[in-house]
Amino acid sequence: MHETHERPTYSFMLSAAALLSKLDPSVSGAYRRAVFQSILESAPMAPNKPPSKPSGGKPSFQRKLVKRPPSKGMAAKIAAKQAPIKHPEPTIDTSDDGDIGMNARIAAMGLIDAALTKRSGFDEAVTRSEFLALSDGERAFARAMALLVLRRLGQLDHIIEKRTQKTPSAAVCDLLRIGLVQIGFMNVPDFAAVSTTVKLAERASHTRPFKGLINAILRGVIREGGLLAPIASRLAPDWLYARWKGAYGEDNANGIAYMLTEEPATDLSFKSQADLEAHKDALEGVDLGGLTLRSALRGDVREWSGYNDGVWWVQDAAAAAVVNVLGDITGKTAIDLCAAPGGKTMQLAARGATVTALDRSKNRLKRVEENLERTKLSADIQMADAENYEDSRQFDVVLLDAPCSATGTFRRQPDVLWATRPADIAKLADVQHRLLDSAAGRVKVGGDLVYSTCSLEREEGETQVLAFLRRHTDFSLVKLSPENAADMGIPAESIRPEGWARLLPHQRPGGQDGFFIARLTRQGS
Ligand SMILES: C[S@@+](CC[C@H](N)C(=O)[O-])C[C@H]1O[C@@H](n2cnc3c(N)ncnc32)[C@H](O)[C@@H]1O
Repeated sequence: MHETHERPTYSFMLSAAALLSKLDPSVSGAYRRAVFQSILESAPMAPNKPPSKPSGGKPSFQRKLVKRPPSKGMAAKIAAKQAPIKHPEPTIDTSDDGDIGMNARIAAMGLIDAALTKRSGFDEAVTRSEFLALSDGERAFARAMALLVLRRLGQLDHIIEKRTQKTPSAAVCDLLRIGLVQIGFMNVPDFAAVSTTVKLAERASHTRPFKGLINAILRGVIREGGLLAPIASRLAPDWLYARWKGAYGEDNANGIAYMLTEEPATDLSFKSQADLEAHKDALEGVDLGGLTLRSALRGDVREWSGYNDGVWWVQDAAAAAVVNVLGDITGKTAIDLCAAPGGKTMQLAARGATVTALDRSKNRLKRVEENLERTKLSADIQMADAENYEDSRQFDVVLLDAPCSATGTFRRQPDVLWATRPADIAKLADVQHRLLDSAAGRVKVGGDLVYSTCSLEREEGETQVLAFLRRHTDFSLVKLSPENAADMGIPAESIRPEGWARLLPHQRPGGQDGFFIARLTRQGS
C-alpha cells in the first residue's frame, strides 16, 4: 500500500487542470481521462520520501523541502493541439460528473503541493500561467479548497493517521485531504466528495491501486457522522505547537492553534478618523481603535466604499499597531526600512511624517508606488538593502518591520506554518540582528526605533530586542502602557509587563495576526 509510488510535481497537476479546462465541453469523458492520464504519466516525478516522524512520535505528512523542476513540455504540446478555448460558465459543478469541478480539484491538489513544497510556494503557484489559464470559477474553487486543506491540515492528517496502518504516499494523502475537507467543511454533497475523489484516484496509475482505501476511509468518516472537533495540539505542526506552549503556556498555545480554524475578517487602516466614520456603515465595520476598521464584507475590496477615494488600505489590526505605538508624529522625519508593500509607510505619511520608504525588492516597491498613488500619499522611495544603505541622515523615527518567518500571519496564510522549518527561524534571526544594528545608527538622539515582526517566535521578537539593548547601551525601551492600549488599537492583554507588545492571534475577538512590537529610544551615550 505505501511508499513505492511517486507523485507528479505540482506544476504538472496545474498544467493538467488547465489543459482539461480548455477542452471543448463536447469532448467525451473518456478522451478527457486519456489526456489527463497521458499528462500525468509523462510528468516528472517528485521524490516521495517517507514522511518523517517528528520527536513527538506522530507521523507527519509534511514533505521534505525539495526544489521541483518546472514543467512545460508535454502539457504544452498537447495544449497546442486542442480546439479553441471555450470557457464554461464560471460556476462550479460539484457533482461527480462535473469536469469543471474535477479540474478545480486537480488544481487544488497542485496548490496544496506547491504550498507544502517551499515557503511562498502557494503564492507562486497561483500566479503561474497554468493556474491563470483556468476559468474564474475553477480558480476560486481550487484556491478555497487548497486554503481550507492547509488551514485544517493537522486535523485532516490526524484522521488519515488514525485510519491507516502505514503512512500513505503523498499523492494518496492529498486525495484523502481534499475528500475529507469536502465532507467536513465544504458545501459539497457527501456522495460527490467521495465519488470525485475516487475518480481522481482512478485517473492516475500511481493512485489507482489505492482507490479502494480512499473510498473506505471517506465512507467510514461519513458513516461515523463526519469529522470530529479538532484537538488544538494537532492543528499546527508539532514543533511549532511545542514552541508556543514553551513560550506562552498551554492555554495560549491552544488559543493560537484554534485560530487556524477561523476565517479572518478584513481589517482596513484609515487615513483619518473622519474617513473611518464616513465609511463605517457602508463597510459594515467595527472600529477597533488606532484608525483600524474591521469590515464584515467579503469579496473584491476594490468594489468597497472608499477604495477608489484611497481613504483606506487593507492591513491587519496588529500590523497597524506598529505605527500606532509612536503616537503623534506630525512633522517628524521617518524612514521605513523594509517598506513594501507599504502599509506602514502609508500610516506614517498619513499622520504627517516626511517619509523615506526603502525596500530591496523592486517588484514589491512597485506595490508601494501603486498604494501611495491610490491613497494620494507621498514618500521618497528608495530601492536598497537596508543593511548597507548609504545615507548619512538620521531620522526622528526609524521603522524596522523586519523580514521574518511570518508565523503570525497563518490566519491568512496557513501554508507558512507547514513550509517553515526551525532552521529558517535561526537564519532570519541573524538577518534581523544585522538589520537592527544598521538601523540603530540611523536614529537621531532623542528619536525612536520601532522594531516589529509578524512572527510568533521569541527569537524574532523578545530575544532580539533584549540582545539589541545589551549591544546598544545608548538605547532604552519606551514602555507601552495598557492604559493607552485602546488608542494604539492593541488589546490590553497584548501589552506585556516588560513594556513591549506581544500580540497573540486569539487575544482579540475574531483574531489578529501574531506580532511583536517594541519601541526603543536613543538617549545618546
Ligand atoms: C514584513 S515585509 C514588510 C511589510 C511592510 N512594512 C508593510 O507594512 O507593508 C518585509 C519586507 O522587507 C524587505 N526586505 C527584506 N530584507 C531586506 C533588506 N535587507 N533590505 C531592505 N528590505 C528588505 C522585503 O522585500 C519585504 O518587502
